[in-house]
Amino acid sequence: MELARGFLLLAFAPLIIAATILTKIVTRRTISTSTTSKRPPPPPMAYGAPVLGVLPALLIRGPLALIRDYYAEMGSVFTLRVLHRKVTFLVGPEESSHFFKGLESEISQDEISRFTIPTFGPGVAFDVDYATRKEQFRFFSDSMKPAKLRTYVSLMAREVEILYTVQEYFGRWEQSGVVDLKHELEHVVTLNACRCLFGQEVRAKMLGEVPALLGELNDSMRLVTIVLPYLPIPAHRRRDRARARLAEIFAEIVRSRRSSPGGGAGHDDMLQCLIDARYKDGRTTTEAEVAGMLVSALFAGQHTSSNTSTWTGACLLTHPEHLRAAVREQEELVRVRRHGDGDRDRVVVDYDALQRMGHLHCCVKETLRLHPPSLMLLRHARRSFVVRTRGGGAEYEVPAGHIVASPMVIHNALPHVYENAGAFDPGRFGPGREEDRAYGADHAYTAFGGGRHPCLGEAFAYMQIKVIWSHLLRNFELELVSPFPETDWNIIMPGPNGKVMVSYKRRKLY
Ligand code: HEM
Repeated sequence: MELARGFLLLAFAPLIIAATILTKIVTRRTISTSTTSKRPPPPPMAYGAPVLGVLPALLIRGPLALIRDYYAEMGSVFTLRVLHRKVTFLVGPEESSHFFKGLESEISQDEISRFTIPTFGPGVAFDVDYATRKEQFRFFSDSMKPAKLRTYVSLMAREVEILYTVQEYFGRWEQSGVVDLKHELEHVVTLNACRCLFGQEVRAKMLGEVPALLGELNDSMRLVTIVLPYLPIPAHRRRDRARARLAEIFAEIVRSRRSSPGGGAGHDDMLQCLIDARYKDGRTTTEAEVAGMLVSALFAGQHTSSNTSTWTGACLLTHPEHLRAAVREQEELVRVRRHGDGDRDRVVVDYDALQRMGHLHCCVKETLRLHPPSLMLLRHARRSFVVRTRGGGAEYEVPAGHIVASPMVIHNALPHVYENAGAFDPGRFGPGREEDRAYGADHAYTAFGGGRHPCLGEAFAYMQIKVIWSHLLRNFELELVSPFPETDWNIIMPGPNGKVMVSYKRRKLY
């Protein structure tokens, strides 16, 4: 990615230098344009350089610095021109109200998400109309109901807890050592996803092949993919081959379950929920739809969860007081059961125990506030709409056709919402403070989206991360031995940059 960015910079260097000089000269703001109409003016706009808009600055300074600077200069509602596109940024709960609550016919995900079609496959997500997509999201939601989550927790706990068999993941760690936590947690999250979402067939027989194919899909999601999703580059060709093979694998499992006595009843995974799902008109899901929904669920959940698991570790290991509190919580809360299997005791983490891990929960939530899963959420304005800034300070009309962006990383660190907003302070979400709720406006915390498109996997994600960290806190003394990771904001799903090296030593809390 860095290499690609380097080439891009090199290729555009002369143009960029000229354009940057021009930008200084011609950057203008159109705060109040109309004196004849009573309609509010459009948001202030940075035109940037001729033709390129703010692209040169974007490439040179990176997206986060660019957005922060324009926010500081232009306020909570502003538009940046990037080539021929106009992107309007809305910063803050009041300003983002329409972004989250607006009807799909007014502000939509469709136009800006079509690049995912070759990855998710035909017949699902952004390849279908909104009504069908809503039904498919209902299938997801059904597979995330508390009764199902209870089952998933026991499956996840099996993956990470059972230490006495060498096949299980953390069982492979030695008595002490140094690991790249990011790599380790990516692997655990994939195991969990394979088991809970795809089922025991994949977990038992295809743990080599399926994660490798998913890796190809992830790797194919380049910045160029957003603009030219079908460009015949090697990464896209590998994506198409991997996607076709995944479709074959899932289709075979669906056929086999459907033709078995009981139609697969008794399977405890999301795959079975999708097989059993019915559209409102009574039709069942097709094999291609089931495959597509599984791939899209994995896409929505895998990187987000593994990045958050790693960030949580990095934050805890650099804040000893919160680490100690999290360990104390484990001592107090986790039920210990003696299973008498061999000479080791097994600690069982269940759904109810996870619900009681309040401090760990706040740590994950606070981690996500500071290290959100993406730089911004995006929509397309199908109709113009009016935005009022906080306290009714100003009113703007965002024109139809604009891309609308909610920059999460700035939104979730606003000093008028969060006290000492740059600090890692999990207690801000604890009883008596709850700064996001206390603020008094919806959408003060958006790490899981909200409004019409809340994350459907939020509860699943918390459980998975808490199962992993509950296990690590109870069984290992850990220390971060590399510097606190930076974020690479230039990629679609930003995460900790580089390796996150952690030394561990086994211990037994119980
Ligand atoms: C820490 C982990 C996760 C984070 C931070 C996260 C965050 C988000 C965010 C911010 C959105 C809103 C996107 C938007 O408004 O454009 C979203 C949507 C979604 N998420 Fe998650 N997610 C996580 C894990 C998961 C998991 C594990 C699943 C499923 C297994 C999942 C499934 C979905 C789905 C299906 C949507 C689309 C909802 C819609 O568009 O109506 N997510 N997620």
